[in-house]
This record gives sequence, structure tokens and C-alpha cells, in this order.
Amino acid sequence: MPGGGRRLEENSEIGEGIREAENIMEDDLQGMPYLKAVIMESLRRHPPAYFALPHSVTEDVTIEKFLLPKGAKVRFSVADVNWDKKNWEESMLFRPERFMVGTDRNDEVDLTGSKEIKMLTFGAGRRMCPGYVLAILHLELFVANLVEFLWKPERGEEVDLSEKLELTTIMKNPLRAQIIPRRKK
Ligand code: HEM
Repeated sequence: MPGGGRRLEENSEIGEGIREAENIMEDDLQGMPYLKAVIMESLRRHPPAYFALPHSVTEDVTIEKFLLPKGAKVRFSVADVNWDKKNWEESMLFRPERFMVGTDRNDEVDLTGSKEIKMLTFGAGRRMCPGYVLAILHLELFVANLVEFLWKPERGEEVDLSEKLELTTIMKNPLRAQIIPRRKK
């Protein structure tokens, strides 16, 4: 593994099978564009919050044909922007390749919304989520280190990606998985 991966101790509690494995560290992520694409596509297709925080205007404003009266609360549907067929081909399909540089016109999506708004997972503009870089970094590290294990649904069960809206979006039918250390050959 390139970069500063940390070798697990021989007597690691995680298991015999991955004794030789390394933890993936922040430096290693530079060489993992597909991992980043998987995280971005997950955040697009399954935004953790379907709505941004409510916003309001300090005076009456007309945007195209809509009048926003002073003080009225406006909520933006993150999911509808993320799934808009005008911006994303076959928008409901999970296709990480959309975010691979040089392979698709969406490879460099502007998450901040200063050039365009195609993906609203973290809001946009001045009040967008200030934690978005940290969030993406943690998701990348988290998923990269989970791949070290083989994940399989419980016998006879299938992975069901249906969603349920609570404070954030959760799985309607939570995943029950067997987690198996991958053995080195
Ligand atoms: C996947 C993880 C995350 C998602 C999807 C997310 C999403 C959002 C969204 C949609 C907003 C509202 C933006 C708007 O109304 O325009 C927001 C606001 C905010 N988020 Fe996050 N967020 C995440 C992680 C984080 C983290 C890790 C932090 C802090 C370390 C954070 C701190 C904040 C704060 C302080 C605000 C309020 C910003 C303001 O009103 O000015 N978020 N986030």
C-alpha cells in the first residue's frame, strides 16, 4: 500500500486473517480515485438529509415568477436537485463512474454551488455545510478501511437500499451483514 499505511500488530485483535494488512491512512487516499467516486455517488444518490436547513430573505424578493416574502421560510429539496434528470443521465442509477475524472461531464462537480448547482448534498453558497471536506475525508477513510473485510448479507437476506426519512435518512430495512476478514494468499 502506498503512503503512510500503518501495519497492524501481529497480535491484532481484529483477526488472524488480516495480520499482514495495513490501515489505510489519509495520504493513501490520493491514489484511490474510484473510492472518491463511490463516496460522491453515494452522497448524490443517497443524500443523508433530503432537505437543507430552512433559509429566509430579509426583504421581499422575486426570483423568476416566484415572490419570496420577507421572513418566509424556504426549504430546498436536496434530493430533487441530486436526482434531476436534466443534470444526471439515468439519475436514479448508482454509477460512481460519473465522478471519475475525464470519463464523464460530471467528473468535477462544483459542490459549493458557486459555478453551478447540480448536487446539493451539503447545501450551497454562503451557508453551505462548513464540515463538507471533513465529512468526505472521513467517509473515504471509513469505507476504505471497511473494504479490508468481506461484507455479505445474512444468509437468505438481500441488501435492500430502500430509505426511511428520519432526522437524517436511514435504511428502511437495516443491513444485517456477516463481516469476514479477507485472507492473504
Ligand atoms: C455527510 C455528512 C454531512 C452532510 C450530508 C451535511 C449536510 C449539511 C447540510 C445540507 C447543511 C445545510 C446547508 C444549507 O442549509 O444550505 C449543513 C449545515 C451545517 N453543517 Fe453539515 N453535513 C455533514 C457533515 C458535517 C460535519 C462533519 C460538520 C462539522 C464538523 C458539519 C457542520 C455543519 C454546520 C455547522 C452547518 C450549519 C452551517 C450554517 O448554517 O451556516 N456538517 N450540513
